[in-house]
Amino acid sequence: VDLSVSWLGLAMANPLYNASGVMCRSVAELEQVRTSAAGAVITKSCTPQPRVGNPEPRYCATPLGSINSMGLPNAGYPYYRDYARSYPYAAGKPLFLSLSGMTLDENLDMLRDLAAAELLCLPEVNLSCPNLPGKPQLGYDFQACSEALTQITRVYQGPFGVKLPPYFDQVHFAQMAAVLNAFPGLRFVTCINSIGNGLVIDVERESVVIKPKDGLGGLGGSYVLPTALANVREFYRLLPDKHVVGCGGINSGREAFMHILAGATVVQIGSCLYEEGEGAFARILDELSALMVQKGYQRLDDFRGKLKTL
Ligand SMILES: O=C(O)c1[nH]c(=O)[nH]c(=O)c1Cl
Repeated sequence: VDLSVSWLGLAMANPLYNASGVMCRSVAELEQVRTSAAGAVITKSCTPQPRVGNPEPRYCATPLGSINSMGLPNAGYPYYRDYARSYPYAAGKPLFLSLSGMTLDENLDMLRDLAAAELLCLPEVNLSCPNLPGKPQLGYDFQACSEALTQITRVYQGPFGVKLPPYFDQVHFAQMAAVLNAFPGLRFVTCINSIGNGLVIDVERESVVIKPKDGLGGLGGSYVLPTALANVREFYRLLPDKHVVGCGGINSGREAFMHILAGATVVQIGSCLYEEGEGAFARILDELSALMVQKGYQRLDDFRGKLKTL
């Protein structure tokens, strides 16, 4: 079967890569993804200056997924920009740069520099970090998103994308889509970021499992799959001129198939990659291929976006 994807002027051998935040904070980790079976690489969301992030424990895996309140620990924008400078694009795996400034100005500063650097990597602007105490998720403030995107498209004229939080209301889907459709330069949306502010409890210890925010953190893994699929399908319908990147709950070829059936062009893995390591890429791709063979599909376009309704 042919797992290749052609989008945004990029050619990918397969649709699978890491979700920002997982196996992507250091060059060593980024190289682990790049030299794995993954079809692309994305960096950890960064701020202009390095950040230590929240106190530990700040990540915990559970049988159904994960909870994290990392607090945006990262090596700082220059570190990732320099990686993007020396990145071997000709090897055929695109590089995405995730940006998550603490303020709009921080995002504009990073994007201004990125525009001037004329690199081949593509920005994914994070509108949805749920773990910065006192900071609301920009993605839930439609007016603020519209203003931010207006200024972003002024300083960055190239193709870019945004990482969205999950939405849970059809009016919110429509309102956010109306904001996003006003920006032709915005070429993709990544749905979804973790479901913010969940609480995991350890019965034996009668305690929360992560330190920040008295235990509140973003949920990932199987917990979020139906929400992720809903966001992929709704934005696939509402943003006809843009791509949707699926993220959330992909543990096997079956969930990757679901995301693409719902309309995803490419898909990212987070919790599963964190727990299993880079071997997850080859395993999931093999499972997806086997499923396609079983169903008689030759390529991803044979079923992408063709989820049936009743
Ligand atoms: O706490 C984090 O670093 C974090 N954790 C998430 O689950 N999503 C994000 O976008 C970020 Cl920035």
